[in-house]
Amino acid sequence: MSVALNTKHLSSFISEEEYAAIYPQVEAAHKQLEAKNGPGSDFLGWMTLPRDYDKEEFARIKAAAAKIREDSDVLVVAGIGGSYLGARAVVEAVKGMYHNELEDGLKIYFCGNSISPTYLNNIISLCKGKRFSINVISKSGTTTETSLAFRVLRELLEKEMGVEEANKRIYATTDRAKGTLKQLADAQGWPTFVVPDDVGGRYSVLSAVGLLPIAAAGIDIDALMQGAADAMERFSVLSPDNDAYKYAAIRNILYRKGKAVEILECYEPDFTLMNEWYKQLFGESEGKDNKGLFPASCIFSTDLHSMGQFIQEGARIMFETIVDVKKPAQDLFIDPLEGNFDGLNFLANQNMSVVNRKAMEGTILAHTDGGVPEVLIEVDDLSAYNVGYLIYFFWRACACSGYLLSVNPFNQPGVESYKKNMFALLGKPGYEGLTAELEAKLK
Ligand SMILES: O=P(O)(O)OC[C@H]1O[C@](O)(CO)[C@@H](O)[C@@H]1O
Repeated sequence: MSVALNTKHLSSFISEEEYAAIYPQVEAAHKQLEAKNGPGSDFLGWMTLPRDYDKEEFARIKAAAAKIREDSDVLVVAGIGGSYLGARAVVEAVKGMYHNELEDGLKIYFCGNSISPTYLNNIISLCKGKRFSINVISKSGTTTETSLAFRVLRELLEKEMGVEEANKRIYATTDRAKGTLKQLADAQGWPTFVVPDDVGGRYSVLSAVGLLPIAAAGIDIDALMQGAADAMERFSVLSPDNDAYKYAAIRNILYRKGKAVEILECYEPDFTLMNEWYKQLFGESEGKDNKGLFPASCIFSTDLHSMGQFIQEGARIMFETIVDVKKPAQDLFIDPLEGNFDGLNFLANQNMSVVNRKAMEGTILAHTDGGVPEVLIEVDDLSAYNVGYLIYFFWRACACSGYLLSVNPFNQPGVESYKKNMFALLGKPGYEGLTAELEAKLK
């Protein structure tokens, strides 16, 4: 099985009775999802997306990706949140975080994910003088971070290549019919791709939102979708053995016992952006109505040297979910050193992955002794197929977990508050009433 939940370290934290007690709630959550009658049921398009995706658009995505790889040195992807994280997460998990530095051919950079002028200036420097294309991604078509970065980069593209050529190098992924970006794209004749109406941003990585940058990176998107489709078949079935539902149940059992923080961990640095993707998925889905598990993340053993002390002995508020990648993309044999000057010959004559695994096993035992519940999600490797599989596993788990928490896992009303204040402070028309009040608070 390419993804499997391993609960063997949980026996002192969760009893069989507790699993049995929460199961009727899992059953109810499953029925709500399948009947599409729970909160947020307008946004359940992800449930069957790996099977029911638009095949004609999928072919257009592949053709656009091939064109970009052919006519560009750089693809700059502008987007934020769900319109950013999934694409970058898959690209880095499958190809490695240094793919731009290590491979010839197309470089992929992401922007529009902050309002930092330093960051955007660096992206401009990476594009200047190069044959570049832009994929602007925004479901709403109005997100400030994305729109601002896109405005600047489009101007650069038009200046460097002329308006006509620029229009052939801008790819817009947005709503099917509405929004500023869609209007602009139609007016300029840019190729457009669709964020389906019934798929929310954090569930959109397997739509054109993620697929175009992922395909442009040279990743096999058929394999990615097949992994997700196979996971869909497996995790859409109600059963105590459904690992996605069991993981959702574990999260809620632990949450109800005061474990309000989940730390997603991996011993592969290439998983860093997958951690970020998971944080948006679960954070936006569950953090509402004064409830929710706080999704945190670590890369180990790196963060054992920063967060390890807290996890071992600090406030007992967390549990750890370890994504255990069984086979690294590459291994390294450790040769013995004559004289053993660094004292490391006890590590020699084996692959470095063995050392990494022992670090993981030792840490799990230490943290369990420290009172931290440990959940394992085992994945064979970070191939496109298995990453697709893992994505669907987390989707299904998140939806179920949100219903177990009695929240609407498919909205994000809280995100508007910062936007409202920022617009008022910047003097955006329509927000005048709030400006003076906020400025007085800042004095
Ligand atoms: O695709 P859009 O509309 O630019 O939104 C980007 C992100 O912003 C949010 O709407 C939050 O502001 C996320 O839910 C979403 O993923």
